[in-house]
Amino acid sequence: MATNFASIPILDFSLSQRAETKPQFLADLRTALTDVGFYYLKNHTIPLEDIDALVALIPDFFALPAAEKERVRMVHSPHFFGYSRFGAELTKGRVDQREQFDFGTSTASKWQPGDPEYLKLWGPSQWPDAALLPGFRAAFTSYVLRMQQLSHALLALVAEALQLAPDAFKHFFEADGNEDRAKIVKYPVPAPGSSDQGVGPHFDGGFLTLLLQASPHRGLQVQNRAGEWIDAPPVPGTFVVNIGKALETVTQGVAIATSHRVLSPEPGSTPRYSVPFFQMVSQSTVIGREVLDMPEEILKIKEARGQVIADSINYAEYNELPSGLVALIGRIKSHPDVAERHYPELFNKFFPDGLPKHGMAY
Ligand SMILES: O=C(O)CCC(=O)C(=O)O
Ligand SMILES: [Fe+2]
Repeated sequence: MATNFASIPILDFSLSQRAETKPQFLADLRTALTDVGFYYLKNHTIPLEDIDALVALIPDFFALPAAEKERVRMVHSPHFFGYSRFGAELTKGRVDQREQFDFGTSTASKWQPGDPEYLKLWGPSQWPDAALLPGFRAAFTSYVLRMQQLSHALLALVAEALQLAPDAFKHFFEADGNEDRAKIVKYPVPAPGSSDQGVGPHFDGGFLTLLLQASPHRGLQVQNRAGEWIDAPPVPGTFVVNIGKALETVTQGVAIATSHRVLSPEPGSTPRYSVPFFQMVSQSTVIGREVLDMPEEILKIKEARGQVIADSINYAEYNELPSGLVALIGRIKSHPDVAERHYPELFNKFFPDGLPKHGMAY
């Protein structure tokens, strides 16, 4: 096995659908999970013409009149769904140079008085007026539900690749259900001399992330164990799949979450677009208490691989806090303006000096 990856493997989903080719798929998946934490998935279940139709709608969303984007701003949503203006988001305290629209799989809220506050994360999305953006809501609602299905099919394959029962992860979604989240992101060309942090280095928090790179730009980079940034350029017809910290934790670090970042488009280029989908687990589950027994043979792969970059400070909370609270804390740190309005106590705890001064229009 390679001890340090220099490129991201491409896996062919159709091989997993035939008995004679499935073992090859599982072997390739095992290497991707244990050595890289990222892979491209080709020949997946989502028709490419549907993806093309969806991608065509993305610039139209960002071109909506300012008043309409304002109407669906995330600051109106205790679920952290909706539109975030350019420069409104932080990664580890630094401003990300991106504009985005967050949405999810649920159509109703769940929180009732007396429930833990983190259940407020679960709720409906805010959608732009259908008269201004015909087909947008239908296309992205259908997309997120299809991605949910695909993510569960992929998770069953992860279990098999790690020699666990195909339903080994099922209970992580059963305690109180789950709401998966997605977003549409625009990375504009930065003004001369300004930061090129599209999104800063980070780990994803949940189980699997399925990313659609929705324009031909490079910019996504993945960090290998030597600390080098490896390009993950768009490959037509694929999703990029990566492991989140929750899945890393429950597999005893066998499947690795890998740090990644996005660099802004080059000067003179055009905006980059992407659509990440985040598979979340039941909000009441304390991930650190649900670590799975892993087969000896699989643990040996982890030993042979050696040390991974373990900058997991943000996710140490997994050991004692419900996953919904970990997710809420992450959202609060990334979107302080939303937190100030909807979660004043937690806002004061994380931002005792008030809103960070980084030029965020509020
Ligand atoms: O836009 C991308 O390509 C990746 C975004 C990402 O890593 C994230 O939002 O977690
Ligand atoms: Fe990410």
